[in-house]
Amino acid sequence: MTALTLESLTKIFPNGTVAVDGVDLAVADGEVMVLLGPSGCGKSTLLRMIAGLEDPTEGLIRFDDEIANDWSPRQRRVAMAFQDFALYPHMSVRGNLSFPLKLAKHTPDAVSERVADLATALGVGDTLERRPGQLSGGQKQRVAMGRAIIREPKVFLLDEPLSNLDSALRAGLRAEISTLLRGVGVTTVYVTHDQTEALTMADRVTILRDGRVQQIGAPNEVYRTPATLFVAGFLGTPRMNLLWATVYAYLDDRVLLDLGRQHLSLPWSDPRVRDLARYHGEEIVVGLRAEAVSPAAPDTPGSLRGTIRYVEHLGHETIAYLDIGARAAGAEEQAGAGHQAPSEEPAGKRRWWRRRPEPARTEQADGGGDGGRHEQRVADFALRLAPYGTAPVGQAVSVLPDLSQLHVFDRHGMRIRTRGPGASRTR
Ligand SMILES: Nc1ncnc2c1ncn2[C@@H]1O[C@H](COP(=O)(O)OP(=O)(O)OP(=O)(O)O)[C@@H](O)[C@H]1O
Repeated sequence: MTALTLESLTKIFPNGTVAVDGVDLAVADGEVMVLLGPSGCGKSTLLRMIAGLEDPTEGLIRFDDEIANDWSPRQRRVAMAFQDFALYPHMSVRGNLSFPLKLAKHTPDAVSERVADLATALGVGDTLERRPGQLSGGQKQRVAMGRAIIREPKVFLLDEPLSNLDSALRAGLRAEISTLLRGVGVTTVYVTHDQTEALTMADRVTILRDGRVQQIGAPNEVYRTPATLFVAGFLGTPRMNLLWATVYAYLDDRVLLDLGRQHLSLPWSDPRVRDLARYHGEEIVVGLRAEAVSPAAPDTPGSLRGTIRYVEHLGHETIAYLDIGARAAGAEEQAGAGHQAPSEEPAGKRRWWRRRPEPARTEQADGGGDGGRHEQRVADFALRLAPYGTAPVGQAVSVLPDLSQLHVFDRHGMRIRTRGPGASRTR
């Protein structure tokens, strides 16, 4: 068992790309840590530095208490599995699984016992005599992971191991790998850009953006209390409704969050208003997930009115997107417009954010001529409806937000710490 610690780990490539930027991370013994983030955020580079395949520009890598920066990949005793299966095609499954143990000069009895145990755990016990060409994609990936893990590495590194599989196989394997990792108890760092994979498999998730850590936490913590606007928009489907609002504090009465045509109102008795009142006259971003809003009768107190712009039927539910006259926030955050946005990304991996059926409309906003905003994207406000509910485009609807589930971020995209409902525990 090994704990892994990264201290101020940085990688600057010779061409000047800052791929990893001062990452501090502690992975406990036996913990499954998932690195999650959009394409180009530095996940693979971080993993390769842990493996010893890439030298850090700065910072320390510790295995337990020992500094491992100068250790060779072999000395680190890490095992890696990638998205391509990389099995020996001329060897049977048994041969593939046995190979690392034979190299390590284990006795034949020990080899066959370990191979049989692991093959059963991986659900490939009945394929031991087959060649890789006679296996399904899922079976190949299980064998590839088995071959990586069979020598009981100190640290197990997985780089998008499921991304080449179709979605049904991925879902099945997710659960199996998760069980396997916990069964063997090896400290694991798992890279993915798939949030479902991250949230279902991780003990903790590290969310990266532009080489920097945005948040580290248990899956429910990062989902319920996103530390930044980026994390809020990155996690969850449909994406969290993120809207610009101007704060108006009316002493001893309420705080009003002005969305443009409508507003949200928090009474003075709400413990959050003291923290929000400090932003009087300023713009902040408010966030409401689709599960925090429900359809309401017209003119219900506290409700927002909107018209349906478009509808997505997803089978188990229908998502209606409303125009409530508010301005969308966070889109530029999600597009990765940071200090070092990558210029090129691999085809097919780039657009992890939701595609819109038509270009978002823009409208003139206040502040023209004085350095203020000129054009702002109109927010598509997501609302969950019953499966195949009738929701004609253009129909007027009212929605009631559950303000106990309101998220608030400052202009710089950092969560505003508030007391009371939704109280944050940020970095
Ligand atoms: N050898 C290299 N030389 C220069 N830049 C590199 C090199 N390898 C990676 N990069 C850049 O470093 C950044 C991080 O790349 P990395 O592969 O770690 O990202 P990632 O999060 O794993 O992306 P993906 O999910 O697409 O695999 C990117 O901007 C990438 O273009």
